[in-house]
Amino acid sequence: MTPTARPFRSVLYIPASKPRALDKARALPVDAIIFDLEDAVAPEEKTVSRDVLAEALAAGGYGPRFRIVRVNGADTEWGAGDLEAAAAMAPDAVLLPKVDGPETVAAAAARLPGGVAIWAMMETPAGILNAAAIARAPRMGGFVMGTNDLAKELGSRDRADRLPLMSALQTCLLAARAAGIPCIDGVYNAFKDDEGLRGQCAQGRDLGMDGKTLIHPAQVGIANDVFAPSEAEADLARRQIEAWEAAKAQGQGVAVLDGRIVENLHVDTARRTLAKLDAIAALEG
Ligand SMILES: CC(C)(COP(=O)(O)OP(=O)(O)OC[C@H]1O[C@@H](n2cnc3c(N)ncnc32)[C@H](O)[C@@H]1OP(=O)(O)O)[C@@H](O)C(=O)NCCC(=O)NCCSC(=O)C[C@H](O)C(=O)O
Ligand SMILES: [Mg+2]
Repeated sequence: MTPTARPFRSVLYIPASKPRALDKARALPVDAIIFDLEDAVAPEEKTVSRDVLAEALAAGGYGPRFRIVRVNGADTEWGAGDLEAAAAMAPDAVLLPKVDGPETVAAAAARLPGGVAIWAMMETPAGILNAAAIARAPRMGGFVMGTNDLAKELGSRDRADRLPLMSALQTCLLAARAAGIPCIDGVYNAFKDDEGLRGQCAQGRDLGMDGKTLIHPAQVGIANDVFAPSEAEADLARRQIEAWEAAKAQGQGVAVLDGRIVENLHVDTARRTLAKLDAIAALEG
């Protein structure tokens, strides 16, 4: 399976308890928004936040941005009510926190309208070990890495190279790719540290992540930049396709460009790069 065509470079969390932030997001150049009813909302604000969010989504104005509602877990006092409220909001997807296995997804699917995709927070040790089954669960639309919860569960240290999280990130990416769904990297907590964010975005992009979850508008530009194909990548893609077409016209299956072979699999990647650029252009209108 291959990376997905729809851009998910920047996926911004917005606490559903913050009307000003909900409004601001209508003008932010993000590919997707996670409207959060879970960890960003204090217990005493949980119920009223559902109404605030329902009102914001009903008012609309989010344009082509992919709208995801993150609910509280089914094992909490707010889980069932959140799911019912989210179903009525008709978002593009509902994001389930702390998914341990495919049965959690099935239970939510039974309570959500068919047109709403289900996404999973991958942030528990059991969830990571069951990643392949979760990715293949009916209606599963995408993975979001919950690196804060995962680090908490593992008891790992916060390292710049994210070594303690690497096997989990890659396991989820493998599972997502095998199922043909997007996998979005976890948040970078130091929201004023642009250089650190850029480094972590680049690491996620190198791994194959589709984009990064973000917590502040100031992080959007960097994620959009790093997760979009660069000019150099686009130029190489065009030249690879050209070289391969020319070789093919002469009955050859392999071309040589800049001293490297170009085979049909490289051409697939090149076409995907250009398709991603087209999709970004379409999204940015
Ligand atoms: C991190 C923040 C608490 C910072 O808030 P604040 O100090 O108020 O920021 P600013 O004053 O710089 O805000 C400037 C303007 O930007 C708007 N704003 C701020 N954040 C957002 C946002 N996320 N989306 C949209 N707009 C936002 C402010 O309203 C200001 O607007 P204006 O007044 O018009 O100028 C805050 O950014 C924040 O709460 N961020 C979200 C935190 C969050 O969602 N956390 C939960 C998700 S992370 C997680 O759970 C990961 C996962 O589960 C895991 O386990 O890893
Ligand atoms: Mg979490």
